[in-house]
Amino acid sequence: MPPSTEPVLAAVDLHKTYGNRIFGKSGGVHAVAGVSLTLKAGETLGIVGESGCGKSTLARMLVGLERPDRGEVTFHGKPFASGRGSIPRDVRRRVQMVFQDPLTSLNPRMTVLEIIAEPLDVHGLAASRQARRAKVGELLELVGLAPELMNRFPHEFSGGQRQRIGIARALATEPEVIVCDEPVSALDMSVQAQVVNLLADLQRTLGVALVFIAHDLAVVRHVSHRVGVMYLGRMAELGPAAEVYGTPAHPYTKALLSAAPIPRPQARHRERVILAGDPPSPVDPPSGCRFRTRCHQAQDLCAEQAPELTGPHAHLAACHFSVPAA
Ligand SMILES: Nc1ncnc2c1ncn2[C@@H]1O[C@H](COP(=O)(O)OP(=O)(O)OP(=O)(O)O)[C@@H](O)[C@H]1O
Repeated sequence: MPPSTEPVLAAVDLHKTYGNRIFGKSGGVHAVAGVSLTLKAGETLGIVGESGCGKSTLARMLVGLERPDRGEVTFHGKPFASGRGSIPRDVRRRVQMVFQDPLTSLNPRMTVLEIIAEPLDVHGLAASRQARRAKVGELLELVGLAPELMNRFPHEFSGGQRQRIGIARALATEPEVIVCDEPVSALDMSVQAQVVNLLADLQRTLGVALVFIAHDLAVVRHVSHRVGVMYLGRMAELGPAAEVYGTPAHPYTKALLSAAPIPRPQARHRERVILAGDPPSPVDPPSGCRFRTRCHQAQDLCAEQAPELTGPHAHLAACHFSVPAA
């Protein structure tokens, strides 16, 4: 299903700092520092970035598992993730999450039937025991597993099969949005593509919107309509996947792409940008542009002023000197 224009989920200026009770008001780990995004119905938004850049924290805030310190998340225009109130029932039902490691996210003492039926029970979606079993069987088929396997336990499955079970559980409540936090990074390379393709198929056939988080640019490329590149708690670049990969505008994206073995037919010449060292600590991020300490283009202005995420049309970059790659 092609993405519609209506945002089903939106994040506005999300901030999350851990440990500021210990370190004081401006101290702590600035995990997410001003991220805004929209997700249209039926769209897949890929989010990539190095380890520790705040992807999981963002994911947890998008589904209401974590509250932002500042900013809000809206579902069909209604804010739900600010303040102390409980997450509304329609959000808990319609916004689901698939976790990185299916071994730890699935209760080892529950059968697959119990695992997948739990959200059906919570939301009162099965009228009888038979209907419950039938629904679990359908969900297993939808993710490519035989319904006969429903009485087995998670340890009896391979990593890829367990992630399929996690996806079936997320689908049980007929969600409009699934936030997938590194859904394939704990899996063998050989099964990663199968699970990515399954998610892409489900997105197309069910029209569910996906946020697909990965540290690997190559993984999200083919499934994403748009891609956001995060760096140290902020969005460095956000735009249509073909443009972000074909003509990246932020020096960080250019560096990630020049290091990745991804064919870029649009690129006329391949610019080599070396990304030196590790990202700075989110406890004490650089002033101004957070990428400036690793950026070969950095100038005085970059230390003084944080660049806004702006750009022509839908292709945005947070860089004072951004020039789309040729
Ligand atoms: N509960 C927490 N308490 C304290 N610090 C945290 C907590 N959760 C995350 N952090 C810190 O916040 C920063 C962002 O972490 P997060 O897990 O969101 O990043 P990530 O991009 O998902 O990384 P990874 O790919 O390694 O999971 C990191 O420095 C991390 O150590």
